[in-house]
Amino acid sequence: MTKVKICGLQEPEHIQTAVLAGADAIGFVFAPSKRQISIEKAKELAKFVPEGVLKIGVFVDPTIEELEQIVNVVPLDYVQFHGHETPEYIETCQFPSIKALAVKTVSDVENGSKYNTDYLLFDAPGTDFKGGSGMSFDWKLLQGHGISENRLILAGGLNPSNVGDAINRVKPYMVDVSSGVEVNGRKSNELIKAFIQAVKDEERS
Ligand SMILES: O=C(O)c1ccccc1N[C@@H]1O[C@H](COP(=O)(O)O)[C@@H](O)[C@H]1O
Repeated sequence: MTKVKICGLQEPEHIQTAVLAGADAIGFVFAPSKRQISIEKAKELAKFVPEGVLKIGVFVDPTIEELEQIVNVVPLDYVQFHGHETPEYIETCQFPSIKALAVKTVSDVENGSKYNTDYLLFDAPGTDFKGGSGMSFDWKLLQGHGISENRLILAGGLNPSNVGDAINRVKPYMVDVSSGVEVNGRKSNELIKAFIQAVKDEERS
């Protein structure tokens, strides 16, 4: 089944809802964002994430020292990069990683081949911040560019109504959502459940 990451969680109840509904990964945002949390807060929230559910930290251009501290203290399973991190930087960081690429054109997708990373995440270009904008991009740009489906994470403007179609067209390894499971800027238990159910429904169809 397509894996699901629910990102930008800030409250224990939303983590519990996501875990009970079957989320495979929980995202904590350390990048500048309206969803940004401190290392102390992430450490507290991490206690609500059971073994077997991945904890993924979202960053924009962190120093290696910052990264090491956060990964070890929270602790995190993966680091997700949304900034200008170079292929060399990602090789140096030595943590399991996800490189996010903002897709405007085919060359943004092709750029992915430069990175020695565990997963490539394709997202819409951010607006105020480097991600989490709730905007989508043209999924057709992902077709025919040789990205292995088992390395591809799809993000950007996903929600319970469009995620089934997205899975059907792109066949990603994982889908990642933040804005699409929020109401008035706060995570919604109902939307988190609806999103995960929509992924399961698509698998059965
Ligand atoms: O969620 C954020 O606030 C965020 C901030 C900075 C960089 C990345 C961020 N989140 C990631 O953005 C995408 C798309 O989110 P959305 O569903 O369109 O809101 C996703 O990969 C989040 O992990």
